[in-house]
Amino acid sequence: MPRLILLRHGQSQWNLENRFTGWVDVDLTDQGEAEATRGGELIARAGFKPDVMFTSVLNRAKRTGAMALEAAGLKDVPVIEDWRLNERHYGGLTGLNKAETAEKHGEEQVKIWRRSYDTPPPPLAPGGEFDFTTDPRYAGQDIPDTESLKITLERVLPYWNSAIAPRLKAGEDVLVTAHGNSLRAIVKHLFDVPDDRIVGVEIPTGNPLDIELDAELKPVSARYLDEDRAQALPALS
Ligand SMILES: O=C(O)[C@@H](CO)OP(=O)(O)O
Repeated sequence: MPRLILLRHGQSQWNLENRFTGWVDVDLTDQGEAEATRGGELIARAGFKPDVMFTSVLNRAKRTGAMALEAAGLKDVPVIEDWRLNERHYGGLTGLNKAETAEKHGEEQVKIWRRSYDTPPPPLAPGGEFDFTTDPRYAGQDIPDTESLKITLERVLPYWNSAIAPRLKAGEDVLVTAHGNSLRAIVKHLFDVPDDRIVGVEIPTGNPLDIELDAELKPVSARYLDEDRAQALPALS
């Protein structure tokens, strides 16, 4: 049975500072690095040896994956990067403090921007501090200027279907290191979570989510390897 581990990056500087991050390339904090290493140790203890690791192009995910593989004694695992595993693009909220934004626009509005399935934040104005259109990592790509979770899923899923699912269907084991919302999109797809229920799914930083899949890539079992930092998972259908 193919085995998939989803690993959200360890705590980032802007997780710590409570800022909307999205595509900004902030690094891990010391705690985030420790979470990545511990994630790798738990992966080794669980006997997981991935054939391939997929990661977003953002450093916090790449570094988490590299540190986890190193801690697991799996430094030689091939790594494939793709921007379609990036965090959800936070549009015009990018860089703002979440608490200050709630004071300005109200808790309810911020909750809608953060966790509603299909209401995107306002778009990112071009030419500002966080203009990703000139970043060479996205050259030639039609990149968004804001994303809801739905829009995130619509760019994660084609990548899942074309690049990741075929490896699992071929019987390989796969590690994906990515972000709170790109991983929520994958979880929504795999566990068939209804649009109005995905709001309740939170993925902790640096805690490997170990999923056994059947031949059709339906989850047969799922558990967080660090039980003390686990969050509720959607029911298996
Ligand atoms: O800021 C972000 O990019 C994400 C992940 O840290 O935050 P949220 O919890 O609002 O999805």
